[in-house]
Amino acid sequence: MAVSTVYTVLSLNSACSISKPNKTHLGFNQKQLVFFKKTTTITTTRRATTVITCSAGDTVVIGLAADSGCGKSTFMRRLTSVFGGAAEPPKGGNPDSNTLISDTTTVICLDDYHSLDRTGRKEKGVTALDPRANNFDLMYEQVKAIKNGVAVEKPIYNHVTGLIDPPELIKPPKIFVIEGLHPMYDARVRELLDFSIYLDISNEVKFAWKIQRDMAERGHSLESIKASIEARKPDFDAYIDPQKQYADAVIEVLPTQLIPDDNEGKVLRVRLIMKEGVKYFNPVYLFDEGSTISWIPCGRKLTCSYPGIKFSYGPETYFGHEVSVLEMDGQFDRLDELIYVESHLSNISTKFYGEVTQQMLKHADFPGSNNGTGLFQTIVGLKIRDLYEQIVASKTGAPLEATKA
Ligand SMILES: Nc1ncnc2c1ncn2[C@@H]1O[C@H](COP(=O)(O)OP(=O)(O)OP(=O)(O)O)[C@@H](O)[C@H]1O
Ligand SMILES: O=C(CO)[C@H](O)[C@H](O)COP(=O)(O)O
Repeated sequence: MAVSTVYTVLSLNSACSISKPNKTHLGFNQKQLVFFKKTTTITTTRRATTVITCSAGDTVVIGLAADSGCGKSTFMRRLTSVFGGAAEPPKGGNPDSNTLISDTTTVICLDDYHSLDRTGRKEKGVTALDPRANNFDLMYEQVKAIKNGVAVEKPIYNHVTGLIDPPELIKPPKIFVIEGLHPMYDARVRELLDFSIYLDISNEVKFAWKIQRDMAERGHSLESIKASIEARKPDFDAYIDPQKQYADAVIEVLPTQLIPDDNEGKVLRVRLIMKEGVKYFNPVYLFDEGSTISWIPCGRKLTCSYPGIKFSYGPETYFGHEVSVLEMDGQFDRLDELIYVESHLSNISTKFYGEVTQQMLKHADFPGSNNGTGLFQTIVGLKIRDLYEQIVASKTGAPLEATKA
């Protein structure tokens, strides 16, 4: 006897084919909800077994968490560049869309899941960082749908008006990046991520960057910048910062240790913290995997002016996890000489000698291109490409094109 289970269907996308009986007998409402695995067996009272085969579910999902103004957009530009092609807002859509689409990647901003608009937050006295101002149920349903190859109608939070605009259609890409305040906050969303990154910008540096952007470029006063950072801090500490414990890679940005008592925030010490044991992710290393290394590369092959450059590498523990940490303190004088540093790094997932240097030179005008922020963002971009290629190869059984390093 057939089991009487009611399944509902949100979207039978083109990647799914119905083996039997024919489509007309399915009797599901397109707007109802179920997400198919590769092969879903549906048993209904009306008919015998119906098998739906989907090639859906090949989207790789990447989470990028950071506070506002901490370099997410810059990182995304570096990442999409690794895959080639330009990332643009959806064509013919809302001009205030926060989404960026390229051939390979779709980057959505999780601000689009704000459940309270600017006025609503003001009335309720909550910040956008507060989970109560965000719709995690919808975020989970939609990220899950995309991962399973099903297009969604995602809301848009309009940063110009502060209102929630009518939704935009997001189709499943090869790589789906969810960037914003809370990609790893909700355990259900976290589970959907194939790889996660946290940009951990120390307060001193965040303040220096905010001043640079909001004071120099947006005309805000020093007092208002200080006040805005202070107002966000309790919720940042409560809801955003704790996500770093879940990240597979953390890029930590700190003031330099090369200049005693530096408070300018111009020279940076940047640490790339890479979790061990993450599937499809082999941490980068310097000279000798697992050893503890300190390296000052300034000399015949690398030009360094004051205060110089210092690299460190070694194993550490981070929130109870074993990690490898690669650190760069200082900044490059000549980007073309970066090839010297690149040639001493291993597991960087390049496809040809000098690819990191080439990427850095290509975007020399991006913030952080002369220091560890740009270098490590570029390397993480290459690692994501590698991870994506490994996941695809594991699904199709196709041999992987070899990476050089
Ligand atoms: N690596 C860096 N080095 C120096 N300054 C940086 C760096 N990354 C970002 N900034 C500064 O921070 C500003 C914000 O960067 P970006 O737009 O990438 O951040 P964001 O997290 O996407 O911001 P928002 O969420 O507010 O849109 C830049 O205009 C620049 O002033
Ligand atoms: O933390 C933020 C993430 O970008 C913003 O402050 C939040 O999205 C609210 O935006 P707005 O200030 O434009 O209303």
